[in-house]
This record gives sequence, C-alpha cells and structure tokens, in this order.
Amino acid sequence: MSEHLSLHALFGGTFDPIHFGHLHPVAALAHQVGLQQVTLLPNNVPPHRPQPEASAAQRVEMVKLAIADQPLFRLDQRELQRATPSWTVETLAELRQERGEQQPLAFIIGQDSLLTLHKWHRWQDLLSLCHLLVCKRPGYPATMESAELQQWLDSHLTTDARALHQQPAGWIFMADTPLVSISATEIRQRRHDGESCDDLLPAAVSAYIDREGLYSHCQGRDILRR
Ligand SMILES: Nc1ncnc2c1ncn2[C@@H]1O[C@H](COP(=O)(O)OP(=O)(O)OP(=O)(O)O)[C@@H](O)[C@H]1O
Ligand SMILES: O=C(O)c1ccc[n+]([C@@H]2O[C@H](COP(=O)([O-])O)[C@@H](O)[C@H]2O)c1
Repeated sequence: MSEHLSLHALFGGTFDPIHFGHLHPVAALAHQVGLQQVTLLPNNVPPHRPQPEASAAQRVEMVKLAIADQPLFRLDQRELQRATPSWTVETLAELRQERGEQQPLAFIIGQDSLLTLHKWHRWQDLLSLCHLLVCKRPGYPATMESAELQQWLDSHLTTDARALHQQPAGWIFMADTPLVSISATEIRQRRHDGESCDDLLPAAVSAYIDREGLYSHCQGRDILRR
C-alpha cells in the first residue's frame, strides 16, 4: 500500500484536561492496530456536554505538553478554527475531502462514547466516512442500550485489524486496551477539593495546571455557588 494511503487515525476529545486514561489506551490500540501516528483533535465547542472549564488555548497547550516527548501523537487544531459546535461528522467530511475517497480514516473513541454515539449529529453517516476504533473504559456496559443499536454495532464489527488498513471506512474495531480508571471530571473534582492528581496525568500537564491555577480550590467553590 502506498504511504499516503496508510490508515490515518484521529482521536477527538475535550481534553479538559488530557490524562493517562486518554494516552495509555490509545497507545495500546495503536500498537494493536499498527498505527504509525494518532492525531489528537481537541474540540472547540463540545457538543452534548457542559462547556469546558479550561479555555481552548489552555486545553491545546496541555495536549502539546502531554505529547511533546511522544512521537506517536500529533495535534490537529482544525476544530478550534470553527466557532460552531465541533460536529465530528463535519470534521471527518472535511478530512475525507482533503484526503480522497480511498484514504483509510479512523476515529478513536472510548466505550462511553460508543454507548451514546446514536445521539451524535448525523451519527449514521459516520461509518461512511471512517472506521471507529473503540478503547475499553471501566464502568461502562459492554452492550448497547437497545437491541436495535446492538444489531447496528454487531453488523459493523470486525476483529481483523487488516480490514481497517485495506478499506477506507465502515468497520468498528473493539480494541483490547488496558482498563484505565481515570476521567477528566475526577481530575477537576480532585483539584477543586485541593487534592493532588499527579498520578493521573503527565507531569508537564500537572505543572501547567498549577501554573495557570486551573481547576483550583477557589474556582471550584465559585462554580459550586453558581
Ligand atoms: N479512562 C479512559 N479510558 C478510555 N477512554 C477514555 C478514557 N477517558 C476518556 N476516554 C475517551 O476519550 C475521548 C475524549 O474524552 P474526554 O476528553 O471527554 O475525557 P473524559 O475523561 O471522558 O472527560 P470528562 O470526565 O470531562 O467527561 C472520549 O471518546 C472518551 O470516551
Ligand atoms: O458530533 C457529535 O455530535 C459529537 C457528540 C459528542 C462528542 N463528539 C466528539 O467525540 C469526541 C469525544 O467527546 P467528549 O465529549 O467525550 O470529549 C470529541 O471529539 C467530540 O467532539 C461529537
């Protein structure tokens, strides 16, 4: 297969902040699937959730610090250049346009995102644009919430990683990734409670959070009062 057609995988997130629950499972997935590179795609206006506490610039800075010494990862800031909600389907359509019909594209999500995928904007178009690579996440059911959604999932599953490289889109691959029990919510909460979370994210990100006074004790009290 020619170089420009190697599988291009994107990992979208709010990254408020980025943590080991993002980095470790995705690194394991990359090894399993044979990805040379994973593109991190921070969103600007995240759909379907409260808005982030850190600014977009701060979230990007944290991603940059987290991946500075990790050649597997690169950063794509395209969603930050749009003021509108960061609909994944639109980002993927743009990438498909740029890269052509034959380029294998994949979007990486955690198990929790898979369970709510049917609430995403034009979710049924996603598989015509990309494959979905799913990382395990502790605390979330392994099955979809309805028989209809489970049938949809089953009909797109593959256990053959080669299919992801050979076809441009259309498969769902459930990766055998380590269970990492970390969430950004827990990190923000711990910081608001004045607790350390140094074991949950890269040291450079931790130091940045301290320097910027992000998710601080006082800020937490202000948020609770709102
Ligand atoms: N611990 C984890 N294990 C596997 N996947 C994860 C984990 N944490 C996040 N993800 C996945 O990473 C993507 C981006 O997640 P996000 O930036 O919202 O992090 P989060 O920890 O879920 O944040 P929050 O707690 O603020 O909702 C999502 O697809 C999510 O499923
Ligand atoms: O397009 C959508 O409707 C949509 C709905 C929810 C989440 N997403 C994307 O999925 C990725 C993970 O989302 P989140 O909220 O878990 O950080 C991130 O890239 C979001 O922009 C996309």
